[in-house]
Amino acid sequence: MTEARSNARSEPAPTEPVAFLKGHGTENDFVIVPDPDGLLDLSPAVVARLCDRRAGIGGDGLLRVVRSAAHPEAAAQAAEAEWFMDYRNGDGSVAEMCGNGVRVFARYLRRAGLAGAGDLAVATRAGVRRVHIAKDTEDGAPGDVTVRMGRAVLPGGEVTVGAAGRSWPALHVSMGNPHVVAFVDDLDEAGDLLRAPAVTPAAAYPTGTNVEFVVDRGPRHVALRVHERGSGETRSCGTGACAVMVAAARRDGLDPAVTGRPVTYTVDVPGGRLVISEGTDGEVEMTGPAVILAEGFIDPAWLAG
Ligand SMILES: N[C@@H](CCC[C@H](N)C(=O)O)C(=O)O
Repeated sequence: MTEARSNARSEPAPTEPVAFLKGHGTENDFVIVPDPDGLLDLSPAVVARLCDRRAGIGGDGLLRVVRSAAHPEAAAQAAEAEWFMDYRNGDGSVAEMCGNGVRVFARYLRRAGLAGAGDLAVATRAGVRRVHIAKDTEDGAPGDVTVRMGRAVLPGGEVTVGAAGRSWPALHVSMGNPHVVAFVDDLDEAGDLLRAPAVTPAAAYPTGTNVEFVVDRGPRHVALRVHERGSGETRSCGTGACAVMVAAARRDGLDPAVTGRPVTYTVDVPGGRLVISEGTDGEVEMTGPAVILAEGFIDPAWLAG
């Protein structure tokens, strides 16, 4: 797993309540912590406590909202993107990118008045991601969010995934963070996914990997289950769904760079549906919902505890 880091500066523990929000994208859920000036010391242990579903707020991960200029890992992106998504997994570890998270992050920026009308840019550890928020629907539901997710990288090589006493050949796909995609006959074959599937060769994933199990649902329509590095099985993974879309397209003999035609797949996840396209330039675009459902304050004594 990516080495866990907290904010580089050591700040005194807050004495005032700390604002948070709760959101999700296709039921991949996040604690959102606005920290514009990067003053909070969100150590891995604190993040894990906040994401704890019994003793904390609960979430698959945490999105800290920091001004890019205020964060050493994002300062170089500040000219392009004012805000940095400091994403952490539920166990407190750092990851390069979170596809569902970036949609929720953009929804937060717009809702908080931190981003104006029109498309916006979000800095991430995997680079700047451009986001379009569709207008609310006629019945007042928030419009879907589309993210330009960058290009998938398929390094090749033989990979095997093992779970529940079975094993499958798999494909390594990087979406800025690592994914291993295995096509199976039935999603139940992966078992309870209470533990991370075994991936061989393990040495190819020194910081761990996310693993997706995939079945076909129809033409250009697949469904997945995912075991996320640092979070366990989740109801959705945006980068994972993009990795799956590209793996399915290659398996189906579709490569927009070769055919000259973009390709679109519907990707069902346990928590909903994502629509994902790959363009002739290799850019992967993901569209899906982003919901903010609650906000409140964290007791500073609990945070310090
Ligand atoms: N759920 C996210 C991915 C979060 C990071 C992942 N667990 C990792 O460690 O790479 C998504 O929606 O992409």
